[in-house]
Amino acid sequence: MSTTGTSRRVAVLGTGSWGTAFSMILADAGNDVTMWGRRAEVTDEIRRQHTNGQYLPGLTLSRRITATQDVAEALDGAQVVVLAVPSQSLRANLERWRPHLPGDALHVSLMKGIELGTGRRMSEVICEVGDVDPERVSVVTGPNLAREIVRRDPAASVVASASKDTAEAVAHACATPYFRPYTETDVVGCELGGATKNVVALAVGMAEGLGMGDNSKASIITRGLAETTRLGVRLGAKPLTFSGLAGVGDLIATCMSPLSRNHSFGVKLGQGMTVDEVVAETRQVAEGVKSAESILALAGSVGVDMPIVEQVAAVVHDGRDPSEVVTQLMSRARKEERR
Ligand SMILES: NC(=O)C1=CN([C@@H]2O[C@H](COP(=O)(O)OP(=O)(O)OC[C@H]3O[C@@H](n4cnc5c(N)ncnc54)[C@H](OP(=O)(O)O)[C@@H]3O)[C@@H](O)[C@H]2O)C=CC1
Ligand SMILES: O=C(CO)COP(=O)(O)O
Repeated sequence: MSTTGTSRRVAVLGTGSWGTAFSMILADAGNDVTMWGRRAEVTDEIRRQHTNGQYLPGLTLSRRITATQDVAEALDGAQVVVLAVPSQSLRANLERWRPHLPGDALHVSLMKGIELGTGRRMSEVICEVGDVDPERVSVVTGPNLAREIVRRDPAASVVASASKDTAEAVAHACATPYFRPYTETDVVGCELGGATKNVVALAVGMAEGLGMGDNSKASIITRGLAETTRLGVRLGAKPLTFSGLAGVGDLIATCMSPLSRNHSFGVKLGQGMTVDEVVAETRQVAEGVKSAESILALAGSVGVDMPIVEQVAAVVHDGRDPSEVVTQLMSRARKEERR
């Protein structure tokens, strides 16, 4: 694999699907990567066998990638710190990691969620808890299903940062012949797009599980985009961000793909399983389950109506039957499409 950038020392915190796939990208782009994971069986396997069989079976990792359970070792000398743990665990982890975070490093969020209780985006949690300058933080988001990325199928993504230089530096560090990062300064829009599409994917999955066809799914995706844009614009995002990779692009990938954990989770709910049953069966994170509640609260706090998110929250948190969701959505007062 050809390299495209100057070699950097990168720490990737999180050894799940996306942390591992993104480490592959970084190594292919010529960087040296140390991953941190909380379980020795995973870090030992990455370090010794160059595989991560639990998350990405069949993938052989570059010798440029190593792994450790010691976060101080992972962060020592890191020029770029990539955060790839479940959104709701970020704050507690950062509190532990803070003493070891290199002050001059660029910080990159791969996470797509909104924090419960605070309504914070992940970049906000990084700045607040990690005491990181917002100009040194970026988010990478877009239609990037890990299991397709590790096949090195071509995909595009967005690197968003308040600082154009930071976005450009991170994009440079992760550009490969199969991974094409675009840069953006609308961090709010990119993070809201990434978090909310997970909730919309749950709704689309439920429709599929209930036996509905493509008209139903396309309607949910499009109206999901409308309510995501409404919230984003109210919070200061640029409307056009939602027609880009972080909006429409990620909605299409996540809502239509059987490889999406959120989509699959929704299908199982639509087929009649309970949330607890699906959680017990699924070992990986489906961020939309918790973000439904945090996004709904965030929208409520700024007076934005999000009917699809509201119905998903009613299913995953209050046990509403998914079939009732459709009736609720279809019986709402009619209105102009763009209001
Ligand atoms: N997978 C994908 O295709 C993509 C995912 N994302 C986003 O990336 C983020 C990470 O997702 P992904 O890697 O897929 O998730 P996975 O479920 O595949 O992996 C989660 C990782 O986080 C670790 N972890 C779980 N709970 C904790 C905790 N409390 N403290 C510390 N570490 C923990 C897991 O460790 P252990 O193995 O020990 O449980 C594992 O290494 C999510 O926000 C997701 O939305 C974004 C784009 C694509
Ligand atoms: O964010 C993703 C693709 O862009 C991954 O989606 P899931 O978490 O639903 O698998």
